[in-house]
Amino acid sequence: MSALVEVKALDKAFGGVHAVEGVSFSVDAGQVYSVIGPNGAGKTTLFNLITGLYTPTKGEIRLNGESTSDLEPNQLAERGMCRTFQQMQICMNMTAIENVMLGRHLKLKSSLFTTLFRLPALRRDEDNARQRAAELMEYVGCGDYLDTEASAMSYGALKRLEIARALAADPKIILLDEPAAGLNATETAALEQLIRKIADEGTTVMLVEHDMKLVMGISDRLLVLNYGRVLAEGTPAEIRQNPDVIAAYLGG
Ligand SMILES: Nc1ncnc2c1ncn2[C@@H]1O[C@H](COP(=O)(O)OP(=O)(O)OP(=O)(O)O)[C@@H](O)[C@H]1O
Repeated sequence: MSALVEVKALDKAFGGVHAVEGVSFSVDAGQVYSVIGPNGAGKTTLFNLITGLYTPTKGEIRLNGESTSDLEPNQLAERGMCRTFQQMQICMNMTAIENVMLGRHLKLKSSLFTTLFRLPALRRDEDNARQRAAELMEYVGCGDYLDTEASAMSYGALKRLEIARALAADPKIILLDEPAAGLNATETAALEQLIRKIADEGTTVMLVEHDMKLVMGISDRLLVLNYGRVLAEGTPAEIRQNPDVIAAYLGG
């Protein structure tokens, strides 16, 4: 069986800066796969490459065996890859549930014609999307906020809302960029449970995260980046004992 995501000899340079250099790894379906490394190691650049925001300078990315180099982020989302951002992408002047429904728009089959004439097919799609969005909000623990304007929600609730929005397109894989940043210990524990639940139900999860306790507890495998290159790859137990990782993190 081939991997869900396969990255081969990936390079991304910005002028003279090699943000990602010669990176290869693969993620199997059902895994929680984390990318860690110091600030500036290339983690977010790697996510931006995988999700189609950046074009690689060199190398290859495959999703389910298909090369993604010519695909835009929305085409990747159609193929089952969704993400959240370090800087949340929530529309603050919309309600919580409207934000989640936005994440579902890829799945809505209504044509411009049905939209213009408000035909029953559109109403049905909208009703289904709202129903599904409400279920997802319940699932991530935001069930009390359906019609709350996003601007009135706490930071922790907004982070979960963003996950619900990414899940709304029924992804096979969801990429979370620093989901625990800014969360307190209780919120982080709830996030850990949520990620576990998502993975246990069959959605593959990729994480960029600085919270080592969270990452070590939850990941099946980890990729450690340093100055854009792979420093180590393996299970949490392997990574903890890796002398290169220890040296990089403890400063020699
Ligand atoms: N759009 C860009 N233009 C120029 N340089 C960039 C760009 N994006 C990233 N870089 C550089 O590439 C390197 C890797 O950055 P990146 O943001 O991917 O690291 P990171 O591991 O995600 O860091 P952090 O943990 O701080 O988010 C850094 O040296 C950064 O300055």
